[in-house]
Amino acid sequence: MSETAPLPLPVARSVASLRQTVKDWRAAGLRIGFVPTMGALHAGHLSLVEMARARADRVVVSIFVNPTQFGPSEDFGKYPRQEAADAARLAAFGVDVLFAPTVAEMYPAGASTTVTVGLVTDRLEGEFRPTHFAGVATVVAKLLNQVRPDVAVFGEKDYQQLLVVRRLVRDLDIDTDIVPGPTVREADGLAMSSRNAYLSSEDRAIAASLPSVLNFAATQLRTGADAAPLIEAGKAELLKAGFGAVQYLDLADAETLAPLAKADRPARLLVAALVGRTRLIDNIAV
Ligand SMILES: Nc1ncnc2c1ncn2[C@@H]1O[C@H](COP(=O)(O)OP(=O)(O)OP(=O)(O)O)[C@@H](O)[C@H]1O
Ligand SMILES: CC(C)(CO)[C@@H](O)C(=O)[O-]
Ligand code: BAL
Repeated sequence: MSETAPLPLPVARSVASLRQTVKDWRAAGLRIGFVPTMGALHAGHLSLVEMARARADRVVVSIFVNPTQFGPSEDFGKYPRQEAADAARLAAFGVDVLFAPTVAEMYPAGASTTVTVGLVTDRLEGEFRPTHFAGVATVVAKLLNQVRPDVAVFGEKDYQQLLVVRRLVRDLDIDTDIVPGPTVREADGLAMSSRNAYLSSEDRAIAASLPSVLNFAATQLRTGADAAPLIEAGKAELLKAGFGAVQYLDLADAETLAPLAKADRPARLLVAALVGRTRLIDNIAV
């Protein structure tokens, strides 16, 4: 199918047409589920769609590569865009409407409001992508206002983002249940991600060490081991495997993301590392 062929499911390009559709559903007493994405869909996204479908009568998926969450030297320009293929997969998964606005529709001239979430954004992704979460929080606040879903599903692969969205919804009294979706992985454990498409076959082989290192360290941490030596060993292992840099490998409180010396409460082990020019993130419950 070419990019210009009609898409196999209803597509809303404007906030007004999306709102009309959703308004009709709401008037009919239907429950609405929502899965926001940046497209280049894989089985991880589709698992979120299935979760939304199980919790709602109608499902909206958005595809919007949000410029405001990319830093100036990041990959906004080359981020994969494949709307026709994505639409075919969403139609096959029973999605009721695709919301695919343009940048001008989402950020019309004069738009000047930014949503910033404190505390949980301070470290980890917030340190290495300092403008990222303001972009995410702003666009997620807009999307939730546009769709007004009863339930929205966000992946645990972007664990800090999930916590940011939960905080945003609580702090702004947004009437949507935020449901976490477990990370879907490739056969060798690598977390599915649209950015995996950037990996050469050599980098792809190196990337497989990321989940192995997380799993090994998490197993030790669950026995009460100190985090510091495991983190140093894990970083060394990733560099030995061929990663060019490890931005962080960190044990954090599962709710606040405050650093932990031991997993003496619900905790998360989170990592960001560069293989070639590709930045990968992953995390695991401890
Ligand atoms: N492997 C996965 N399993 C479950 N959910 C996922 C997975 N990968 C992404 N998601 C979730 O899908 C939603 C949309 O994410 P996004 O479109 O950025 O995909 P992505 O594959 O994470 O892309 P990127 O490579 O940009 O990080 C987010 O809630 C994200 O957490
Ligand atoms: C939540 C999101 C769609 C906001 O642009 C994005 O950060 C993503 O795909 O995870
Ligand atoms: N999946 C998170 C979106 C981003 O990296 O910008």
